[in-house]
Amino acid sequence: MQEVALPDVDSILISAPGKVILFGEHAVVYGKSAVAASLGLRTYAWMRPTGDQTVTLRLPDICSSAIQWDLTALSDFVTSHNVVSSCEPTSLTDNKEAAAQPLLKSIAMVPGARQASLAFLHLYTSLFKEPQGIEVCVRSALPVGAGLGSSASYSVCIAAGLLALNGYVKMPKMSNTAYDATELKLVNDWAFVSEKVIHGNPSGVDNAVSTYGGAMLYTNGKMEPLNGFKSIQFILTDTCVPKNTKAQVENVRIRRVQFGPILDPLMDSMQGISNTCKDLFGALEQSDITLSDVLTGMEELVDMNHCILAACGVSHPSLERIRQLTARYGLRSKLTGAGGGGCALTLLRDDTGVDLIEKVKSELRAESFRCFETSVGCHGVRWASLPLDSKDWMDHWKHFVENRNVDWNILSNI
Ligand SMILES: Nc1ncnc2c1ncn2[C@@H]1O[C@H](COP(=O)(O)OP(=O)(O)OP(=O)(O)O)[C@@H](O)[C@H]1O
Ligand SMILES: C[C@@](O)(CCO)CC(=O)[O-]
Ligand SMILES: [Mg+2]
Repeated sequence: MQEVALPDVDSILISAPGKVILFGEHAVVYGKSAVAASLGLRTYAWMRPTGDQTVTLRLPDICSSAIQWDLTALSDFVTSHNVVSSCEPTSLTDNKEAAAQPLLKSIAMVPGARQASLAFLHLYTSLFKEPQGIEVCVRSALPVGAGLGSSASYSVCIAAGLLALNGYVKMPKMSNTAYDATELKLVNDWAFVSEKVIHGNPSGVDNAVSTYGGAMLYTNGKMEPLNGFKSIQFILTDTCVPKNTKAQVENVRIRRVQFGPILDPLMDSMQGISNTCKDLFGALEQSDITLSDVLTGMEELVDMNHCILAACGVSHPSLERIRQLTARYGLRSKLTGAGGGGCALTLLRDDTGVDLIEKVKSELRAESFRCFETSVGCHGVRWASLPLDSKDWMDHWKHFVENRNVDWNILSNI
């Protein structure tokens, strides 16, 4: 096999944020607008060329044992399926997916691991000129499959890391995190390819927010920054009811086929909600209205958006329970992300006191829901090579992998 030199790096660390959708999930799949922002909770990936004959993928969030392929099997797969390595984003074809089945046998029974490793394999075999031995580990501070964009942040991390390992994007040192627009677009486009493997038919909003960070109105690939978003505060609550975005998106598709004349106006209504939200933020920026006025408007939008999503068939009794429970304290909640379980967001008013927030959270926890504390509008993807003498970094990384929620300042800088 011809040897192709990889960049002279010891290892790369990549991170990408999760996201929260305030308005317009599902409608965004049909070209309507969604209002979304990045979260302070991130997914991290560490990658290194090993020089040996194996590709090792560790996904400790979803799979206890490492997934491994030897280079001969990968080379045969690449050769027999005419995979031409290029940085031009290319979707996984049905033929290539079918051919990959023997490579996925060992993890077929682990929920989620099949799609995550298929996405990885597709990107790896598309971007590497010749299969090379590498080791990859992905770990997230986000709940997986709970509506906070874990799949998108996973996709952005593997896209950025594999592009960087192949020299398609520059590898900054830790202190320099300036990426140019072309590089970010390439990462976002490949992350979208990966999301398609995981989701089936994603709109692209989740990977866009994870790549670029901040808050935006997203419509069909167009991103408009929304500056007012950072002044909005939420409680994010995980129902801990597992859900799968691919299945929820498919359910809405089927309902739309069955009841088009009913579903289409609901999609238009969600566009109206996102437009109204954008107008409220615009008026706030012009100082035409106060934050309190914005929140009063938002409360109605949160209620209406949730009920429309419920009519689309993507609520769940646990999400309705969160709405009921928070309503007792005058707070409005809606599902966020794909629904069917996963997370709800509860809008806080500017005058909602800390005591009340704590009381609501403790009631939610008493019902076995899990509440998250995090910020919104954080930076998007970051990747950097680790110093060659990276023992300290490796110790920190291993610690993070073992203790998922560890608050590690160095990691949060990337
Ligand atoms: N840390 C991770 N490690 C490995 N695979 C992951 C990780 N995070 C996400 N995934 C992949 O993404 C799948 C979950 O994606 P899914 O879109 O259903 O949920 P989500 O992205 O958390 O929610 P939403 O799409 O509603 O925001 C997992 O089953 C797995 O295939
Ligand atoms: C349900 C959905 O609208 C959001 C999932 O976070 C799907 C998508 O936009 O790809
Ligand atoms: Mg997802």
